[in-house]
Amino acid sequence: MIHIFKKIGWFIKKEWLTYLVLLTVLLAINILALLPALFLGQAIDVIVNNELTMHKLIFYVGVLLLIPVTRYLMSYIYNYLMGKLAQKLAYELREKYLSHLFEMDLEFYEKYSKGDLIARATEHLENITVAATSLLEGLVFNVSTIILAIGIMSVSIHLRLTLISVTIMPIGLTILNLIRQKKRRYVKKHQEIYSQMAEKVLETTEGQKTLRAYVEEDNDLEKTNDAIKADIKSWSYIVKYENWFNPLFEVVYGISYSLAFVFGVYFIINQQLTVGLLVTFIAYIGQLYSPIISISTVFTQINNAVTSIDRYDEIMNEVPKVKNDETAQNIIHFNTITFDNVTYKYPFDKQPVIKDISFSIKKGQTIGIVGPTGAGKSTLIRQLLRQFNTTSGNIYIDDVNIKQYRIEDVRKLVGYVPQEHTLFRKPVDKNILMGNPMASTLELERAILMADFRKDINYLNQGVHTMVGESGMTLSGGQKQRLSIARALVKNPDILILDDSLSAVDAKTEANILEQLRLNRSEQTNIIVAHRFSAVRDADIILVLENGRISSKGTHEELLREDGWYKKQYIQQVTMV
Ligand SMILES: Nc1ncnc2c1ncn2[C@@H]1O[C@H](COP(=O)(O)OP(=O)(O)OP(=O)(O)O)[C@@H](O)[C@H]1O
Repeated sequence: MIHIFKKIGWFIKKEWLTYLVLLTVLLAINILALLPALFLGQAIDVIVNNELTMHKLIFYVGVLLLIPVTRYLMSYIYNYLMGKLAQKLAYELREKYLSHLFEMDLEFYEKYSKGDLIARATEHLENITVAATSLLEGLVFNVSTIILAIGIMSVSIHLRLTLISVTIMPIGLTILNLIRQKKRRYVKKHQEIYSQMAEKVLETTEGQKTLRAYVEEDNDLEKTNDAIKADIKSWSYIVKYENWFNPLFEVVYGISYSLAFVFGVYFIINQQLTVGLLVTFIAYIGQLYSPIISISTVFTQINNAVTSIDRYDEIMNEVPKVKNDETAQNIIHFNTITFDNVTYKYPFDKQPVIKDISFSIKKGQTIGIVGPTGAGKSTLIRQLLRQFNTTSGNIYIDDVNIKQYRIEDVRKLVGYVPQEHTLFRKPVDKNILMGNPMASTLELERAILMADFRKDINYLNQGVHTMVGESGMTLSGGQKQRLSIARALVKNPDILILDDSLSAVDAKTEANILEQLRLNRSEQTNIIVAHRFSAVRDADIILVLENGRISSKGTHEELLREDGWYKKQYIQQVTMV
């Protein structure tokens, strides 16, 4: 529990006034909850002793009516304030979590699956919020009810009767405690299985088109069902465990009632207790039941929250390897970028993917990168986005190590069109403007024209305002590519990277886009990764990448004079046409 308070201490400190008001209201509700039994006992004794007058009757009826009404109002205030507090905490935790996710580098996303990250942002944060808010009610309300009730029972009613009937309750509590400890292990396991299920459901939803194309629905459904079944199984195990052991407390409680009744009657016979006081006493035993059970629920919530906090912390404690130096410099434009013996190995791979890469890019140049599939072309150009740190070697921008520049500034230099196009559930124009939300209508139109996307927009039912579904459901492969190119171009970046981004367009469209780049970006740098040589043949320099190394570089004509991979592939492509 201290663990939880430590973790959300910052929130309690910030909201201390609301917590104080809640605490006061809670104690008032508590006292009001105990008063009816007290007045009822007194009223019974008044009746038994034949002392009932009209005045007393009105008083007792009035008090017994007034108490629930006041309690209702207090509970309303409490629930309202608590609801607000819970929403605020959930919002702040999620905001911190999401901001942290934005700070993380790609290595982090290699380590954690989407489903896992979603589960941590939903179920786990929910657990923490519930614990942080209901802990107050659960502990303060229930513990004070127990203390007040036992206090009144032993001081104002009968000490020995209290000792006889209430001391059995710690046995019940110990039983609940043991159950709780064992359950914690199952809860942890369940949370892991839940994350796996979330991941599987996500994969199935995202992969619908491919699954259908390969008639894999049944197979996948079976796997998804297995994941769901595993989740339900681990959850039902917890429920079964609770069902077996929780009723044990009822037995203990039954014994407590019987003891109170038997010994209460004995004390009445011996004139040590009145009937009214025994009624109050037994009512208080009844009132003790719910707080004791609730305390165990609170402990369950604490359990869940502790595991959830651990899982939340695991993410929040991750530190990105790619981050700004304290002395990071700004950069707005560049003249030369130099790769100096750059080697890169993916975090969970054994071998480097690109090895000893050295070359220079000058402002205004167009660079082509070609090579067999899997040679490391994408990995090489992504180094310019500062997504990872090089394993060895360095990249310099105007003779300063890229690591010494602000990451955001370096990324602002680049307009990157990746192989996979991420489109958002927004209209076409908003999707493009994500590249530069401040762009004018003219700049937007220019980007659309340069990407040769205008002709398609005319066919979309609402033009640039046509909604694009998740993952670009309403657009063709080539249209998605060109929307992504327009997104990069609207940024008017110093460096445009097209990572195999012309693969889904016809030869005419490819030629149009390349012509537009030549006309409009002669002062800026273009890096074109391609399998089709027509996309790179006019580049100032073409790098041939084989097995992660630059095997050759030069202009199209120079490379054709060599007897290497480029020439062989080029001849093959030309003869195939
Ligand atoms: N995130 C990753 N983690 C581990 N290995 C990766 C990762 N991404 C790519 N690789 C591996 O790195 C190698 C180079 O991949 P890369 O995508 O850079 O090649 P490429 O030349 O662009 O290929 P293609 O022409 O098919 O797009 C491949 O063997 C690939 O399996």
